[in-house]
Amino acid sequence: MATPVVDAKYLKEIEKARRDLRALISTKNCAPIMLRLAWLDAGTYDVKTKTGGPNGSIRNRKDLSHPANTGLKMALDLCENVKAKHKIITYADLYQLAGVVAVEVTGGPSIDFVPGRKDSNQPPEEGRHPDAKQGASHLRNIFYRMGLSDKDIVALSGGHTLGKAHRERSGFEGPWTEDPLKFDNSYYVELLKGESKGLLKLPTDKSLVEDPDFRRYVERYAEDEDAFFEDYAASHKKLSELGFTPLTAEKSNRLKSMQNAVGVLAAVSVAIVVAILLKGSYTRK
Ligand code: HEM
Repeated sequence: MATPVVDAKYLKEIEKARRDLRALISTKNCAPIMLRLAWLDAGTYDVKTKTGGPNGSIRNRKDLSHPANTGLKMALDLCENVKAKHKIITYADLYQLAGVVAVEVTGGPSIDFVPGRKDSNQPPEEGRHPDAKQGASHLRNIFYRMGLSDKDIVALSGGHTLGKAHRERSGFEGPWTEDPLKFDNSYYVELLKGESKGLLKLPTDKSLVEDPDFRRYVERYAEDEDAFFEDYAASHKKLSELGFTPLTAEKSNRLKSMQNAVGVLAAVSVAIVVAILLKGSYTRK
């Protein structure tokens, strides 16, 4: 599918969609599932083959039915309401914008958002999705494949400060923190406390305190929320831009002129063909 042309009109639509998403996410209390949607659309990237990544392909039925994505249909449907009002915005941009807004409206850091992602309908290869039943080496396999680091793994896992697991979706149950609609550093505080009644720790979460290289970040973020917010915002931006090179205004304008030129060329070709056909029909009379 075509790369969107990020001109003044597109940017204006992004700002309008951002406002709509803020209102939607606050009224429906759906920040957690919007963040999960943004993560799972982006988290299929493979840095070697430069495939997958934040490209909207999660809306493809095959990818959506992957066990790691169970429950996300609800988030896609909510985004569809926003898409209907801002048709020129790609799904890929919309899902990532929803993730950024989800963090912001729940009290988390502001994350820089650059639009221009291209949509794809191609589901990712099997084996790209995360499995919560595994440990540190699985986390590294998944995140290193995307070109991300240990610091990114621990900072991004802080996304579990929001929301909860649902038995019918993942087999796990419960929130990670006491206030699952507030984005803060309590996920790390709870990790260091160990088991707490009513709170969840997935095997992948537990591995963050068991692995010494991960643990030093957990300790830093539990102690210093500002440090967490700073690293989280940087890692989230990286995740949301995997495989995506933002177009400069100049390149975007050139692309727009090219697309316009192709449109004009197509119209001229049709006109020529029609003229030839008409001429043929007159000369035969
Ligand atoms: C390999 C790493 C990860 C694994 C294995 C994992 C696994 C899971 C699982 C099993 C659930 C529960 C789903 C349900 O039952 O509803 C969940 C929920 C969630 N995940 Fe993750 N996750 C990972 C990384 C991340 C990252 C990087 C983010 C965001 C940056 C994130 C954000 C969320 C959120 C916000 C929820 C709550 C959704 C809700 O309340 O509906 N996860 N995750």
